[in-house]
Amino acid sequence: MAAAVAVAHGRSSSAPASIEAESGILLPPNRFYDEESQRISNLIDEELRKEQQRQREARRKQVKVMLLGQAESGKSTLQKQFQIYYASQSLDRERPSWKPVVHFNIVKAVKTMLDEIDYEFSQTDDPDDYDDSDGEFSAPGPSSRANEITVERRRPPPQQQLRPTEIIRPTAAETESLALLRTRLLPLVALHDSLASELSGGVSFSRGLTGVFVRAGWQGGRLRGNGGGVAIIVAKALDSAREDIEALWAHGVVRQMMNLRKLRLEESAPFFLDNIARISQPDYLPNVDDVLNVRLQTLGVIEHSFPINLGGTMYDWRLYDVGGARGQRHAWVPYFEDATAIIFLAPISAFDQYLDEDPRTNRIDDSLQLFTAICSNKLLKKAHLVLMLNKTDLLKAKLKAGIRVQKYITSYGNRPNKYDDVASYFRAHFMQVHKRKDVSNRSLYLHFTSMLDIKATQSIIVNVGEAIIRQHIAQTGLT
Ligand SMILES: Nc1nc2c(ncn2[C@@H]2O[C@H](COP(=O)(O)OP(=O)(O)OP(=O)(O)O)[C@@H](O)[C@H]2O)c(=O)[nH]1
Ligand SMILES: [Mg+2]
Repeated sequence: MAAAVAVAHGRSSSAPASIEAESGILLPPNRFYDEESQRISNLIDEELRKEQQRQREARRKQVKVMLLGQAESGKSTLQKQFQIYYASQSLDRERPSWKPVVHFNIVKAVKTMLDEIDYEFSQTDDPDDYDDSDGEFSAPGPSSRANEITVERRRPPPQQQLRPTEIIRPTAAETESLALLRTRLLPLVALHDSLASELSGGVSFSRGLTGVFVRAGWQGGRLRGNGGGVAIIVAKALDSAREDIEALWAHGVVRQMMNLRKLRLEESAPFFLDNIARISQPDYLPNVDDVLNVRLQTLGVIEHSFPINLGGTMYDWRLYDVGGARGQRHAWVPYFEDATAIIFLAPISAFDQYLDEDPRTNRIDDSLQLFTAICSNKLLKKAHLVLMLNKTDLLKAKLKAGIRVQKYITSYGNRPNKYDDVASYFRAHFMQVHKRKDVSNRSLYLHFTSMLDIKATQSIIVNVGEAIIRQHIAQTGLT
């Protein structure tokens, strides 16, 4: 008891003049107490030293990897691929939470189809009716920056945009069947906003954020199972609407609009609509492909942790998945100084797309600007740099469908509109940015990826993971 009092009064080697016992009486200095207090003091110092050592070791075994890139570049999809490889059980446990999110993806697709059909047939065929003053192609003239890519920003004149044969003229029967489908699907579509709000946990929407977005830990929240009240109503509504959704998706007018690229659905919408019969079943549980295809915007920075074993040593692998929209990027900076590695994702299929948050900026152009900022950021100078040119499957599909790169990226010129040429062209531009702007002459590890392809992505993940850990070992001297 007395020793405890002595320790509490300081671990000094000089003997106290007197020691106050718990009872409040004063005891004379005692040699036994001095030695005992010194011994305990030494033990505590030793423990502190060991604890500090343990913390240092843990920090050295901690590998912090940031996933960066614009919105929809595939960061969260890559995070899910890491989870499939290193923590498949946790993804399995989360599957029920994804059900209302998959359902939301379908409700949104149905709403978009009906809205765009409305828009399409409320337009006249008169070219003068096109508004050139606003919208995604509106800023006239090309842009040219460090990345030296030139993008087409002007909306093509309507007569070039739509050849006469491309004007859709539905038959009376088609118009009638569409009107009927619309009436029958309205109750489902009416649930869109309340489901979005329920899934987003009541967070209000801000510029650049549309649809549903999530913060850290949402899978463990109240959406576990069938979700909240609205999610249950939506599941029932989907079950009843299955045939109408199938009919709408297969409708001649929708097919024509898809072929003519007049229907701007989210990229994963066709996958979910093709699978509506399975997904609308009452006992539906999302599978791994469903989870990978889901579109859910990330808000802020979400940390995911997996233990990774390399050569018998366990590493604490921390992935930071960030929101990529412009309004979200300021939140990345506090994580930079500690980052072991950056995996930068650039969707190279996006040459014909523009930012949701700034419809004047071509997505490839934005990716190149963002990559320039990352390469030249001094806070990141020690971070290992990996570049993933993603969505190669979609790039192939667009080129196969005859979409010309030159129409959107004027500097592409007359090069062949073939996958190998286009992929090399974009790779050269990203490598050029790295060569010119990198703060510390780092190596750049570059991969072409198609993030929905589990087999191909898993082998890349293993390579990238090992390369990052090995470089970390080299830097920290850890063995
Ligand atoms: N076809 C195809 N789709 C992909 C690929 N990578 C991602 N996607 C899809 O693209 C959509 C957007 O992917 P996310 O991973 O949510 O994008 P993100 O970068 O996390 O976006 P934010 O969270 O908004 O910053 C999802 O529907 C994915 O399924 C790919 O390589 N090919
Ligand atoms: Mg995300």
